[in-house]
Amino acid sequence: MPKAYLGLGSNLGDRLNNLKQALRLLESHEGIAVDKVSSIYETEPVGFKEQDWFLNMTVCITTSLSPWELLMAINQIERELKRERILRWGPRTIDIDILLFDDMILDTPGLKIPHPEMHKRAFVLVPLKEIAPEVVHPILNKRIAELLDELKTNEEVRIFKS
Ligand SMILES: Nc1ncnc2c1ncn2[C@@H]1O[C@H](COP(=O)(O)OP(=O)(O)OP(=O)(O)O)[C@@H](O)[C@H]1O
Ligand SMILES: Nc1nc2c(c(=O)[nH]1)N=C(CO)CN2
Repeated sequence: MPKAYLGLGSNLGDRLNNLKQALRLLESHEGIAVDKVSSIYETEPVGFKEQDWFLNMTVCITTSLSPWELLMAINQIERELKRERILRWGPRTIDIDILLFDDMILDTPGLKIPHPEMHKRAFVLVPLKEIAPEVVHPILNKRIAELLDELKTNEEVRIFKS
């Protein structure tokens, strides 16, 4: 069955609880099994800076859903957690991105896989390296561990102690 990696982030409300709820909803969704979960990291906002710090994590799932069905499932979970989308790159109760889906490459207006920003973001690569250091980015042909080594940002990413 296909394996996919998801990135989860929250910087509004009870951030830890938002991540836990999202995990619970993913686990209980038909056609999705959560296999690996990274640690939770507290991360400096990237993009729009004037917002609270995020909690971020990544998960590995196996799924019988297609990438589009998975996106619909994720959108449904985001709605359920009442994500408020006010600003692009702005605060959100929960954001779930599809980072990788096997070694699939998709470039459609509604869905891009691998996620086009993933390799530029320490808040994605640090938790992803924890669960998938040897997984290869299908466009850049580099391992996640290598992408993180080559990343030149000074975004702060720290382990979150709850
Ligand atoms: N790999 C992907 N994972 C999740 N959504 C995606 C992906 N590729 C495209 N999208 C589309 O992006 C739309 C907008 O996403 P969203 O508002 O979460 O962007 P963002 O989180 O503000 O920014 P970013 O995508 O850079 O993290 C989603 O509704 C979805 O249709
Ligand atoms: N630290 C951090 N910064 C962000 C995040 C995020 O999840 N974590 N998500 C964004 C839009 O998807 C924009 N900026």
